[in-house]
Amino acid sequence: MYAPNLFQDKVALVTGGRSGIGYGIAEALLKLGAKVIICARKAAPLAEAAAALSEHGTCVQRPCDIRKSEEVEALADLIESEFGRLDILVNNAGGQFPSLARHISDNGWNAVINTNVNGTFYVSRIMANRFFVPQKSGNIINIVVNHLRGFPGMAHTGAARAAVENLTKTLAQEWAVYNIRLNCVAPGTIISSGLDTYAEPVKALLDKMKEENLMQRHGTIEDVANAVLFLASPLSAYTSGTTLYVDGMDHLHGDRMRMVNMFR
Ligand SMILES: CCCCCCCCC/C=C/C(=O)SCCNC(=O)CCNC(=O)[C@H](O)C(C)(C)COP(=O)(O)OP(=O)(O)OC[C@H]1O[C@@H](n2cnc3c(N)ncnc32)[C@H](O)[C@@H]1OP(=O)(O)O
Ligand SMILES: NC(=O)C1=CN([C@@H]2O[C@H](COP(=O)(O)OP(=O)(O)OC[C@H]3O[C@@H](n4cnc5c(N)ncnc54)[C@H](OP(=O)(O)O)[C@@H]3O)[C@@H](O)[C@H]2O)C=CC1
Repeated sequence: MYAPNLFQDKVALVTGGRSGIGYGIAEALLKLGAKVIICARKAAPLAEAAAALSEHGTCVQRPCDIRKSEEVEALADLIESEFGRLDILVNNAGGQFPSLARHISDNGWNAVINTNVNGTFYVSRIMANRFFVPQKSGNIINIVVNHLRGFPGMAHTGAARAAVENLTKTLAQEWAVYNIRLNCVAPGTIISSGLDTYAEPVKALLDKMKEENLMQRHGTIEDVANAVLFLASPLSAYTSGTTLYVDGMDHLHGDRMRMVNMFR
């Protein structure tokens, strides 16, 4: 539905682009003409992903832990030398693990906060200072989760994603003067590699959530990628500091309260 050359001459960075939703976003941007950089921690699958994505256009990769700002600076160096500019940043890298809050260790809490909040902030600040501010243009899309009613069973990620959503609102205002837009996409339950990390009883809960979803399905990677394309494009030129839910209305339901009983 989008013009085939929508992102011609645009350069996009997709963090966590080696798998799942990030891979799908990278592929969608490439197919519409963008040049794409992907990063992730695991070098071998990252290189494989970039090789496969190169079928659709120019895709380069560099291993990078977004929690380490010096690695993010090195990633910016690569983007500078390869392309000399950056137009779109998709902060997709992230994750967590299921646990009731009282069982989350300090390290477990910090791993999730560092990944989702600190990592997203480091990449955003570094790419803004290196590219978006001097260019006086930029577009940042932060992938969060649906945490509207809290997130029983994943307190760390609920707190982290709420922080990212608030950061998005702040930076959208601070950086509007540089013609930089920021928005969040909040996926519901999406069929992707991320879901493979969940074992029972969460798997059973996911099936239940699918049954109870008013659209009677989980989301697809394409559902999320299409929302990102909209926010990355001039079609959303007057939209900044907001969150687009791609969750088949899950955020309107209270179903997640059931997971409290499952872990009791
Ligand atoms: C419920 C409702 C669902 C409801 C339904 C949900 C609907 C879908 C919503 C969202 C879906 C998705 O996001 S799907 C995407 C999922 N993808 C991911 O999560 C992948 C990325 N995740 C990760 O890399 C990791 O999970 C993350 C912890 C964030 C970072 O990893 P690190 O390598 O830094 O972590 P490690 O060094 O291994 O561990 C650091 C500490 O975290 C603890 N830790 C790590 N994994 C742990 C685990 N499974 N259980 C307990 N504790 C764990 C370790 O024990 C360590 O603490 P100590 O032992 O004390 O030292
Ligand atoms: N699938 C779903 O239902 C939902 C997913 N989301 C979110 O969407 C995003 C993508 O999820 P999905 O594709 O499903 O899951 P994946 O686990 O496949 O994707 C996570 C990606 O992030 C990368 N990553 C994780 N930590 C870091 C880090 N510290 N530095 C750099 N890269 C990192 C991983 O690569 P590597 O391990 O090599 O670093 C991986 O490529 C995540 O933020 C997730 O929480 C949100 C709502 C629902």
